[in-house]
Amino acid sequence: MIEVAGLSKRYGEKLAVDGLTFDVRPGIVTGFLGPNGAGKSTTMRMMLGLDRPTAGDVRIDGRHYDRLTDPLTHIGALLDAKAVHGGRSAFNHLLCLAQSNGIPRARVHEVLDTVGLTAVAKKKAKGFSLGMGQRLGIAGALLGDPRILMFDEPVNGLDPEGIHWIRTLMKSLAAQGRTVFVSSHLMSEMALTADHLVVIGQGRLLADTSMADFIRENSRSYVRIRSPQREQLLDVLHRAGITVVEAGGETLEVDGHGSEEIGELAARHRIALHELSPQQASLEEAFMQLTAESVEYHAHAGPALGDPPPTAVPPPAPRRSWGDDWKKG
Ligand SMILES: Nc1ncnc2c1ncn2[C@@H]1O[C@H](COP(=O)(O)OP(=O)(O)OP(=O)(O)O)[C@@H](O)[C@H]1O
Repeated sequence: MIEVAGLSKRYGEKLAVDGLTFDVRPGIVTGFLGPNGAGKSTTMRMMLGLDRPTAGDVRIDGRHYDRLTDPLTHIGALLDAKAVHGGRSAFNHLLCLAQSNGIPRARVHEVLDTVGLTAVAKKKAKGFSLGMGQRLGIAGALLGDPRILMFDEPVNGLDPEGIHWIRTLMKSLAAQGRTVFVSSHLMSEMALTADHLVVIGQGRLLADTSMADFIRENSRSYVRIRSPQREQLLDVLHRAGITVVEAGGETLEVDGHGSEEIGELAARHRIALHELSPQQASLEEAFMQLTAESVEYHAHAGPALGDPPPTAVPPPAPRRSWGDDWKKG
C-alpha cells in the first residue's frame, strides 16, 4: 500500500505537484496518467525519497521511504532505465544493487531469467538497446521480491512481444497481492492493463477511480443505429420522445436510451435495422476529454491533406465529471 497525503512540490515559481492525496492499493494494477509535465515523475520520485516534498508526505506500507531497512525488499521501481553505469555488465549492475540491500546473489540469476536477459548478462549495459535497458530496469525493480512495484513508462522502447510480456507481468504481480503502480502514455496499453486509475493535471488530482467508471464518467456513450427506413424511424423515435442526433447517411445516434428499447420500438413498427450498436468511448478519448484544459504543451497542426472533413456529430453533452471543481477554479 502506498499512501500519498497532501503532497506538494515546488521548483521555484513552478508548483509541479499540488496537494495530491490518494492511496495505491494492493492486488490491482493502478495506472498513473497525466499529460506531459503533469507531475507524474516528480510524484514518483517523492514516493521513493529521491525528491523532498515541499508539503505533505508519502508512506510505503506505513513508513517513510528513508525509514525502510533494505528498501528494495519493500518497493522496487523502474524510473529511468538509463540510470545504469554503462561500463558495468547487466549481471554486475544487479549484483551491486543486491549486495547493498542484503539480497542473495542467486536472486540476480533469477531476475535476469525472468526478464529474458540471461544470454546477455555479461554484456556491458552501454551496448543495450532501449528495450533491453527497460528489461534491465525491470529486473532491478523485481530484485528484492518487493510487495510494492512502481514503473514509470515501462513499455517505452519495448517491441510488441515485450509490451505483451510486461502487461502479463504486471497483472501477475497484482494477482499475487502486490501493489503495482504504473505510468504510461500508451492509453490502449493502459486500458488493457490497469484496473484503477489515478489521473493528474498540472499537479492536481483529477480522478481516482476504477477504469470502467473513469470511461463512463468522462465520455459519451450512445447507441448507433442504421436503417434503410430512416425517415420512418426518426418519426417513431421523435413520437416516443427520444432525442436523435443525425450523423449522416443512414446513421442516427441516440444518447440516454438502451439498444434494447430502441430495437423493440423499431420492431413494433416493423422498421428494419441494419445496425444497432452501443458505443463506448476509449480510454484515450475519456482521458483527452478530462485533461483537455490541463494540457501544457499543444501542437498546432491543421488538417493534413486527405483528412476527412469534420463530422457533424455534436460534442458530448456536458456532464459533471471528475475535476470539474478544479476546472472552475
Ligand atoms: N528538477 C526540476 N526543476 C525544475 N522544474 C522541474 C524539475 N523537475 C520537474 N520540473 C517541472 O515540474 C513539472 C512536472 O514535471 P514531471 O516530469 O514530474 O511531469 P510528468 O508528468 O512526469 O511529465 P512527462 O509525462 O512529460 O514525463 C514540469 O513543468 C517540469 O518542467
